[in-house]
Amino acid sequence: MALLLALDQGTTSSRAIVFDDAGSIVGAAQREFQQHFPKPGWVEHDAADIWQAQLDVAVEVLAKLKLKPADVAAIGITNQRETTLLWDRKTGEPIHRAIVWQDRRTAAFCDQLRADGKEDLIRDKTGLLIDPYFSGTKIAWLLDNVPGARQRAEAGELCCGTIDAWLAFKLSGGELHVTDASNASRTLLMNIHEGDWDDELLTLLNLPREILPSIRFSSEVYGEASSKSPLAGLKIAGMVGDQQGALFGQTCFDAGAAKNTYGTGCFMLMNTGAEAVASKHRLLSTVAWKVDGVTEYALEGAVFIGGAAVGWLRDGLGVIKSSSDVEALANTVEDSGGVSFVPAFTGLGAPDWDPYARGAIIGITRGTTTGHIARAALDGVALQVADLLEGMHHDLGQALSELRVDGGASVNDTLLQIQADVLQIPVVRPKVTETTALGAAYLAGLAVGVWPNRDAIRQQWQVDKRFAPKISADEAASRRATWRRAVERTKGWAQE
Ligand SMILES: Nc1ncnc2c1ncn2[C@@H]1O[C@H](COP(=O)(O)OP(=O)(O)O)[C@@H](O)[C@H]1O
Ligand SMILES: O=P(O)(O)OC[C@H](O)CO
Repeated sequence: MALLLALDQGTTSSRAIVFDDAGSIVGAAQREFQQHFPKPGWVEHDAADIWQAQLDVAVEVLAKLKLKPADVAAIGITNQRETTLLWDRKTGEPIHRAIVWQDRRTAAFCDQLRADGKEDLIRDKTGLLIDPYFSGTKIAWLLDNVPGARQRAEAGELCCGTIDAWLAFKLSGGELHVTDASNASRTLLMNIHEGDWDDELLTLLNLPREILPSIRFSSEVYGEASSKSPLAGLKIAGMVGDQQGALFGQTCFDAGAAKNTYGTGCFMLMNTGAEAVASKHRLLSTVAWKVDGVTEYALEGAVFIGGAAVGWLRDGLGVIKSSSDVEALANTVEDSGGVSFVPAFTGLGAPDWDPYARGAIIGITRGTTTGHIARAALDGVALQVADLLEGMHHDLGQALSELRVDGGASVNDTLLQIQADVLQIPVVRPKVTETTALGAAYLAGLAVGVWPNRDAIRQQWQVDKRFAPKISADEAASRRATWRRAVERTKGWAQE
């Protein structure tokens, strides 16, 4: 029996999961790490913390299972996307904390790019919109704001990368400076049709090419863990952005197959095959993966706050002790009692794309309880996802028959029932909800011959539970209309 080690570096925690060749979880370890919010709308991670947490959980899971590195066929890395850092090529020291995907500090720079008429150029080449979400403007901010960074970058002393590149660099003891096509497609710097960094975009953002990693396939042997590492000798054979990883782990291999992941944010991706579909509804066109030299694409809707709304009920409002308590609290009431909760804590992603929107709880009356607010939080997550699916339906000219779901918050049956209700299609949860990690394990396993091809993987996907809509189409439409009224009220709030 072959084993694979997936390193899943998420926004709130680092996980290491060992899978067997049947795609089942053999063991897992997880560690949360600190979030830094230095100013309103800013979000940072300490890259050294991320690396340490990731290494610790990898060592922990192997120890728990009494495995040596030689017992594992390969490592697959999957990661929170867009989050970017710069580090010293020789010492491996980061020059600043990583700027997280949710961070809004480059909103004014994005406004300027838009005012300069760069939207079409960027959309045509990258499949993305102009938004602080993507890495490019974050890198420019680091080069312009960390003393000496630009000179060091131009002298070739610095490496830049998203978290996949950082983990590969650290794991290999500084040997590898690589990223994969799915991660590169989130930077605003890659031409997704040509598969390479784009000089016109680099000039536009004033970024030197030398700092960037080389763009590799999502499934290939890039190198191995350094001889000094506790994982010494383990092959690094898969790299993929976490949302694309989940699409792969859900075995959405054919055009038209889609999934939604409920983690910190919510990300709905639909495989569009060998063609990048240009969205007319403010969705993103992105690389799903590059395997055996072939690039496949996805249409994506990104919602910035999903499970994090529940995290805020726990850490910000203090009305629950752990995220899983939200379900019991939300079930103390029949419905949200007229309350809408728009969790635009870090602006709005698709389809509204407003970095200046901020969260709102609206419709509160004297009868409102914490139960109503918890319920409204779950509604808010599901209603954002409904906005994404509507855009996809319009772009593709056809409706999905069901939606596969996964991620940390997908254990919540109440959330998934609300989701099926507002979507008016069945929502299906697989047995393995750690599909992000599973996708990375699959990609690594394909590279080292654990499976001959995707068909050998396809039949491993199994249903855990199916949620069918329980409300009428009229009621769903009415809930969605109320939701849109609430969303409109949050827009532009933080704009000076
Ligand atoms: N039972 C639950 N109901 C709703 N949300 C939950 C539940 N359990 C966890 N969450 C939320 O899911 C998120 C964690 O999911 P995870 O997939 O680990 O996220 P990430 O990969 O972004 O770190 C957190 O924001 C947490 O608040
Ligand atoms: O950490 P997650 O799982 O919410 O994923 C974050 C996304 O990759 C951001 O684009």
